[in-house]
Amino acid sequence: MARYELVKRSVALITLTNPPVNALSSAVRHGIAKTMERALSDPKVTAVVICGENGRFCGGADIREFAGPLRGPPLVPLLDSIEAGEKPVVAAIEGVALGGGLELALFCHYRIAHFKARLGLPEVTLGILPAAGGTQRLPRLIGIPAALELITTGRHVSAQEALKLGIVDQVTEQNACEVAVEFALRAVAKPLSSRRLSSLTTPCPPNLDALLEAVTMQIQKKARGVMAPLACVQAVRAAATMPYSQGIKRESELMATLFNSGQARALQYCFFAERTAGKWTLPSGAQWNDIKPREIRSAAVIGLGTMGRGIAVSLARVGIPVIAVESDKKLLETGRQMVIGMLERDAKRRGVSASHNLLKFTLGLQDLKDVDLVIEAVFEDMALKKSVFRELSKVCRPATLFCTNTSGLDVDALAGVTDRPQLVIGMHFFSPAHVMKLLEVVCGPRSSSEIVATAMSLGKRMGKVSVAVGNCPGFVGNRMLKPYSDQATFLLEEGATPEQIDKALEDFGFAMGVFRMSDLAGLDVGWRVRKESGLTGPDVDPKNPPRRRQGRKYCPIPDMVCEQGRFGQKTGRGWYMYDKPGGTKAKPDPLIQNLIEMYRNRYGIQPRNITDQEIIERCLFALANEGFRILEDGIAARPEDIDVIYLFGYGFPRHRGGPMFYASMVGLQRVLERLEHYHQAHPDVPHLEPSPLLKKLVACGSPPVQKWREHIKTMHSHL
Ligand SMILES: CC/C=C/CC(=O)SCCNC(=O)CCNC(=O)[C@H](O)C(C)(C)COP(=O)(O)OP(=O)(O)OC[C@H]1O[C@@H](n2cnc3c(N)ncnc32)[C@H](O)[C@@H]1OP(=O)(O)O
Repeated sequence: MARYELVKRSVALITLTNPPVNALSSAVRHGIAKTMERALSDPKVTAVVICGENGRFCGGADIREFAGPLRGPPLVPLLDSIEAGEKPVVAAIEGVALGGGLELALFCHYRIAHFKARLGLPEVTLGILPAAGGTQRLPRLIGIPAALELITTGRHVSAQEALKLGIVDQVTEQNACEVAVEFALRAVAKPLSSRRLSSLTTPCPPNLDALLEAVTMQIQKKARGVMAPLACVQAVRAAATMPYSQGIKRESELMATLFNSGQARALQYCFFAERTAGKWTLPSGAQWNDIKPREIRSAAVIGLGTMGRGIAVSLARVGIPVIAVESDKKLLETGRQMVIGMLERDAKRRGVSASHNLLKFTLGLQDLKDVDLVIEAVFEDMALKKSVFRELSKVCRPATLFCTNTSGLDVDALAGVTDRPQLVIGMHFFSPAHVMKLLEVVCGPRSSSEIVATAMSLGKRMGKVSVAVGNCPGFVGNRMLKPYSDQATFLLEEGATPEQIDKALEDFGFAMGVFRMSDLAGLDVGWRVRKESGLTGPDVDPKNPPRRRQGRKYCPIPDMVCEQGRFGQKTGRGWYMYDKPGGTKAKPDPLIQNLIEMYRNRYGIQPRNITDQEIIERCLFALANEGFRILEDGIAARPEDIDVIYLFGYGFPRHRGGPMFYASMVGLQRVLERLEHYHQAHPDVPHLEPSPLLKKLVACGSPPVQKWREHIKTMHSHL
């Protein structure tokens, strides 16, 4: 786990060998202890270089080991011996030095980085803090403001920025290990006292308290209820106000509180869930690591509305030539200007030049005859989409892959009108498509493994977190959204206000409550879907009892809001009022309150006091309950996939892990009991009836989320 060699006759070269990222597992820590002891005690050795195998220095602690008891030597005393030694130790940083990896480098006397290396202390993203001296040593090296920013955000920096900040001593374009060996030889005769960070005083800004206060407020505003960044601020304060030995003690006390917290478990779960989600499997046995994706050299996007524009930008900025199609000249010109503007702003932000030359705009589908892949992003209307796909079958070469960006329509029905159903798949982007990281790859029953592999790989190339899901109305994300938002509107009827519900959800950690999110997305979209599915509008059978549709409870308040032309932010009015159409600052609107009161009076509903706990339980347990049904139906393969969809597509708070992980943290037994309770009170709301899978898991002793799959795998799969 750590290889020892003598190079240049007097330099001990210690190589960490734990692929793929040389994480500091207990075996690696043992390896470092043994090899360092050998280097420090061998009189032939005058200097030491530490590097990592396969061009990666070290990705930090082995996160998998966090779930069990600590084994192997603790890192800090081990690293103390490195720093205290009289032989210069140089870290040769290639690839990454992250978390414990950077902390290891900070115990070395010198650091050489390859120009492509990335460095950082991302512990905060895992719900912990850099507790191998990172919070005490980095401020001593680069000062409080810069260290505070890096430690509280977990941001990675490039080698060049690390040099500017003073984290590394040299950046090289050559082999960092060879450069470090030469550097170590030159350092042999030099005094080491100033290189021992623990002996330095932290350079302190005069306005320390104000700075820490400002950062604390910023964190509380941005990451409501998240513990780790606040603990990081306290640890950095200790670096500024305490001697090193006491600071280290404070660091470890703060770490102890964080380490066993539910937030740390949730964030570490998210880290692995995100990586698991890319590993798709189909019922045929085909899977992510044995099917070769097709190379996509050109693409087309049909429809330059909000979604189409974002998709075109996402493709062009990763170097894929795009032909963008619109149906009339005016729309094409507007789309063209918008796409170019977006591409330019994006390029400016990333400090690169905009790839205009990759874009072509046209009115004719016949221009798509040679493209490798088409993404249809026209209006959400089945008849229109079918006609587009029929046309495409006529003009495109037989090998062209067809994708639809529908947010919930039947992908297989679209495949059925083409001459190549096996080459049709859903690529459901989220708005704005060039910003949002989630991509649902919707596999129809006839989608070939090759097109699944290609869509997943294209998603990755575009920087998306792609999740393969099955084909059903709303797929995973939007299907689950329905019971969640239905509960919110039922709560309105019963006595809550939009702002009360939103506040409860935002206090829970959502970026936006359900009503503010609907205002942002546009209320007319859901209204149109409800009209098309016969839930509202002139086609509704007048014999329907009020507040019931299709045999279940129905709340028409969202329709009443739309009937007044209130479509959300874009019209300046929705569940809230805004200062102007397109405005973003939401204010409660007395007209909405009146509308709800009139509605309650009409139906004789006596409003009652609703607690935040009821809001959270009804909205989130209904959400997770639908997740269990989705798992039963085989629409998602794993609970991790559902959680990743909610984290990246719906603003679910990461420190809660996602709806399925949250349910497991609350306790499946408790979720079941509360659903039973609410279902008894609302028997006409089927979404509150506990799903069979939830009952089954409770009957099996509520296994941890990672084990649910064992209880699902015999079930039918649509993936
Ligand atoms: C000992 C003192 C305590 C210190 C605290 C810490 O150090 S906490 C850990 C801090 N480090 C991190 O947060 C880094 C986490 N890793 C990454 O950000 C990325 O993996 C990477 C290093 C930037 C590499 O990214 P890349 O996209 O190239 O690969 P993947 O992310 O797909 O990872 C490949 C596989 O490696 C697993 N893995 C990565 N890092 C760790 C880790 N620190 N511990 C355990 N496992 C790790 C990852 O899960 C992938 O595994 P697969 O099985 O292949 O999915």
